[in-house]
Amino acid sequence: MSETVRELSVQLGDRSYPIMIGEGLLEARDLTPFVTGSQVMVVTNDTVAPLYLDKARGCFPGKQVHSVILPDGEQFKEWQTLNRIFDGLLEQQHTRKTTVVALGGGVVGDMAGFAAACYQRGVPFIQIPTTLLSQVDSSVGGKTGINHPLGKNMIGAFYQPKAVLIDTRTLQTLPPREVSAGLAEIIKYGLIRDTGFLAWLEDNMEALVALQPAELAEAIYRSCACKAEVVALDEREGGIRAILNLGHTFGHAIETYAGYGNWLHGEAVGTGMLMAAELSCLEGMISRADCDRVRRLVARAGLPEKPPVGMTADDFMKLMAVDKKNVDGQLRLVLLKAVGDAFVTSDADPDNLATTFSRFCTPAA
Ligand SMILES: NC(=O)c1ccc[n+]([C@@H]2O[C@H](COP(=O)([O-])OP(=O)(O)OC[C@H]3O[C@@H](n4cnc5c(N)ncnc54)[C@H](O)[C@@H]3O)[C@@H](O)[C@H]2O)c1
Ligand SMILES: O=C(O)C(=O)C[C@@H](O)[C@H](O)[C@H](O)COP(=O)(O)O
Ligand SMILES: [Zn+2]
Repeated sequence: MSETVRELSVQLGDRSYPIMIGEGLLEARDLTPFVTGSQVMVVTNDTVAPLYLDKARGCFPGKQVHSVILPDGEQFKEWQTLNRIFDGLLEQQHTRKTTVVALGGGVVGDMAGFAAACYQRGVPFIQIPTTLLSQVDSSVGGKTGINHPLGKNMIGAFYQPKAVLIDTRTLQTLPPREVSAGLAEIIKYGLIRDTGFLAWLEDNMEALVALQPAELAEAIYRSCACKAEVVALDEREGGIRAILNLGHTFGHAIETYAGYGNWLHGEAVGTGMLMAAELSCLEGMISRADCDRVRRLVARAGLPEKPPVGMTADDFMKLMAVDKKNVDGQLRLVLLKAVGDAFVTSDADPDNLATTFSRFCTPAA
């Protein structure tokens, strides 16, 4: 294991929890201090299990460790697959004292967390994220849930983990497309709240794409610090937490339109952030140069810059109408007052929104 283990905390009173970040942590950390009972249920998938399940078991010496291995993919973030977690817990006679462990990317994390929130009305859970996206975003903050054919993450619960263990070495097996997807959420933090981080990303993007360990560790730490701060301010998204949704109103529409799994969440968020930046520019808040700056960074991360061919303004409007941020049928969007300063508004000019769609949507041939 590397010498450096960096630790952050999500400050939520008696539900506060640590985020431990380091290379090789899966082989080095005893997580039993975060487990109250004698049983552990590791939830993972059929891609991650052969790579990391044995190592994860090693984090719980002296405990009885079972596992549920789910099929891999965003299309399985739904009821029937969720139910396999409950089947596993009941078949192995897990009790209220059991600890659920999410081992994998955001799909596994969101489902395992939701299962933990529901099983016997709530059992403790631990996040061991293994994708870049899950290490910088989904493992922190307690949003859990599943998709519905009509909308992303429509069924779920706020339910915080007891601890988050980030082993940055797991990223060395991640496919490049998944690395890019994670970079989208990392860029998001710079855009919403941290211009210093954004400038650092501009200096280090190629190192991140190439999975350079020191740069990765720094990006993960700074992203988690930003998310932990926002979540501590507003756990249940009554206000400021919604800025973490930059690019997601457009992005979730893209994911639903494309069919879950065809566009990665991070890819859709990358394009969604470009659309949000364009609209912010048309609204007179950021300059055209700022917009180009965002576009260049998203492109360097290897992310798509346009929605799927054939997706129309109408498609967007229908799908965005079910966004969770909407109030009384009014669309609410996260825009940029300035680079590094996001806010939520229901006042975007419909003409500017229409112009944004006309600049981004490509008609089917
Ligand atoms: N709860 C939140 O706050 C939050 C935040 C952001 C995203 N999300 C959700 O997270 C999901 C996306 O997460 P994701 O990007 O991690 O996708 P994912 O969970 O689908 O993982 C991506 C792929 O990488 C594989 N994988 C995981 N770890 C690996 C490793 N170390 N080596 C090789 N392959 C590995 C997975 O099996 C999968 O095929 C979406 O459902 C999104 O809605 C939730
Ligand atoms: O933690 C949050 O809050 C976020 O919005 C983080 C997002 O990156 C994430 O994709 C989240 O799942 C979106 O939440 P939703 O409430 O829009 O479904
Ligand atoms: Zn997201």
